[in-house]
Amino acid sequence: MLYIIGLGLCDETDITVKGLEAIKSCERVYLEAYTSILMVPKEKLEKFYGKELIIADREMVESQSDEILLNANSLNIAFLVVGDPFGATTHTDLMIRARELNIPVTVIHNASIMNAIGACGLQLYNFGQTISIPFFTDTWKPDSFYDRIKENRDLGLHTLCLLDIKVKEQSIENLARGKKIYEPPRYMTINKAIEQLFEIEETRNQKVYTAESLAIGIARLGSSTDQQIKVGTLNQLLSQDFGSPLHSLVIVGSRVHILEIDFMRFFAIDKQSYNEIVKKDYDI
Ligand SMILES: C[S@@+](CC[C@H](N)C(=O)[O-])C[C@H]1O[C@@H](n2cnc3c(N)ncnc32)[C@H](O)[C@@H]1O
Repeated sequence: MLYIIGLGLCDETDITVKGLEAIKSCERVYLEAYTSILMVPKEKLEKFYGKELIIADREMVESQSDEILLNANSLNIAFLVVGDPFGATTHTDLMIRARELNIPVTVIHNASIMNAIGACGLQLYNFGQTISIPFFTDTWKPDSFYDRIKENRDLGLHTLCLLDIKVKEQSIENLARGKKIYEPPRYMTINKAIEQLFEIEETRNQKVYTAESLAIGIARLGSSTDQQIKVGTLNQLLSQDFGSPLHSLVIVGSRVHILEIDFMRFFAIDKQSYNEIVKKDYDI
């Protein structure tokens, strides 16, 4: 059996009872470590799960999935994914490959970044397409997310923006030695995402959003001690310190329910300016 198990959002204790029981029955346990992260080191997970974890990088998952699936017809194998296995991450290739090899697959779900939608006071019904904002380089500034935000905003819908995680490739030298050594990953902050949003607005100039557009910064969703949710204009959020990763951003659309407005007020950076924006932009 191949178990594909969601680990939840924050630490080792977020796994479900079902997920933990499945892990305990497994011969090999892989941890997918490139699309999201938990806020605790691998060793802490290993201690809590009572199993050694094998890090599965993108190359292993995408090009060497048969290695993960080896003997899964007769043994239990677990593939662990931070958040939910199907929350803004699809491991459908692995599932399809397992099915082709007649390996039974069980998916065990968990909380995901998709939970940001309700946690920040907004309603799923009012969301449009989710987008990803990649790190720009001097020569590479992909901006297709701008069109998706425009489509959402034309319909008055909110946009959940997921922010890039850059896992650096191992050096050629290490590759030649058959060793995999990674530089620490880079995580995009809410501040960097807003800077890039402003940069693209300046180039495309269709006034899809402005420095005064209402938005929500969400950091370390799910942490009982350290979660941060802040509501303000993009400009106000730009100067906030959201602390350590992971971060996400929501750009609020014009179609808002009064309950969304009231809920967001709890998280307002500055209640007076929030009330003014709401009156001016939302007529509430
Ligand atoms: C590809 S998505 C994550 C998918 C993951 N499987 C899930 O279900 O949550 C990764 C992005 O989601 C956002 N994210 C994930 N966990 C988060 C958290 N706890 N707090 C804030 N943002 C988070 C970050 O922008 C991160 O770069």
